[in-house]
Amino acid sequence: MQDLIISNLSKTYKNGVKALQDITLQIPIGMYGLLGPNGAGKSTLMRTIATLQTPDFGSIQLGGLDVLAQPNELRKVLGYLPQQFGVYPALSAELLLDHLAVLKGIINSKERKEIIQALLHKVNLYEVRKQKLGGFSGGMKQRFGIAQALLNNPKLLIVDEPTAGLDPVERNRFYNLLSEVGEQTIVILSTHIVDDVKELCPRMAIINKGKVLVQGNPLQIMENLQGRLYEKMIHKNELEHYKNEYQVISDRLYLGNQIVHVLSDKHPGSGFKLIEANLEDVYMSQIFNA
Ligand SMILES: Nc1ncnc2c1ncn2[C@@H]1O[C@H](COP(=O)(O)OP(=O)(O)OP(=O)(O)O)[C@@H](O)[C@H]1O
Repeated sequence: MQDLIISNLSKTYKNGVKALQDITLQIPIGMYGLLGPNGAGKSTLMRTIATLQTPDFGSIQLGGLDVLAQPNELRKVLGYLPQQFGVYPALSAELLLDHLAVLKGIINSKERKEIIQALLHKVNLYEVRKQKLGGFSGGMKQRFGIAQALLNNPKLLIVDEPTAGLDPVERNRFYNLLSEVGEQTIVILSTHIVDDVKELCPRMAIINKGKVLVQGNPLQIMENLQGRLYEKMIHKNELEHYKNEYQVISDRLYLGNQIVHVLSDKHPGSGFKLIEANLEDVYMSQIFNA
């Protein structure tokens, strides 16, 4: 299967917000992390790829498919889990999957049953398949969301901030499931949780204000900051001064003091120690410089 190729995608909403500004990305099979702060344009990009809205300019290709010109063809090979995914609370998981499968065109009942049983096992909901969705936990609902997105065995799976509100155990379980899907499928995962991308995605992009700030392999991207990142513990009253004097890319409270990370080509002075950059630093430095 070929990559998803997004070229020069732009979108300005009627209120003048430039949600996408000349976005160009190449996304291969596997997990692809789309990182960005609130309002960066992640959902707009995902909805555009999912053919739920149209851009002003640009193109999207999936293999030989011109996605914008052939939205119905794309939908046949697309799985989508939107940020807000509602379920019918009175229906059981099995029954709702059955309805959704019919809507997706799986009309042969034997085939439908087989697909649904296999998916319920895959997302670990087989034991609770007869229970009403209204009683499901957040994590169970999200796993149900993935099951419905996989009904048509998609080539492209889009999941928009899927782990909001999940506890660490459920988040882990959910990501294991996504990684498994990512072995054969293009999986685009949007999130603002930097660690999720670092651990799961061999490729990623950081976007902000509708623009791609950086893209590539997380380890290689982190490499670019090595030898230029320094840390110092300061008194919290000193923060303003350090922000004026140095390129402070992040600051956090630590036991009543403040720890700052500073980007500098040469040693910034006493008390600073050189540290290894992590993806959070990359993210903060990109957002800082944007
Ligand atoms: N239908 C719309 N009409 C006007 N402006 C919009 C619309 N949808 C989104 N926007 C604006 O476009 C920008 C990008 O929004 P988008 O929802 O794509 O960002 P996001 O990265 O998904 O954010 P979040 O992480 O908060 O979900 C924001 O400034 C948002 O307010």
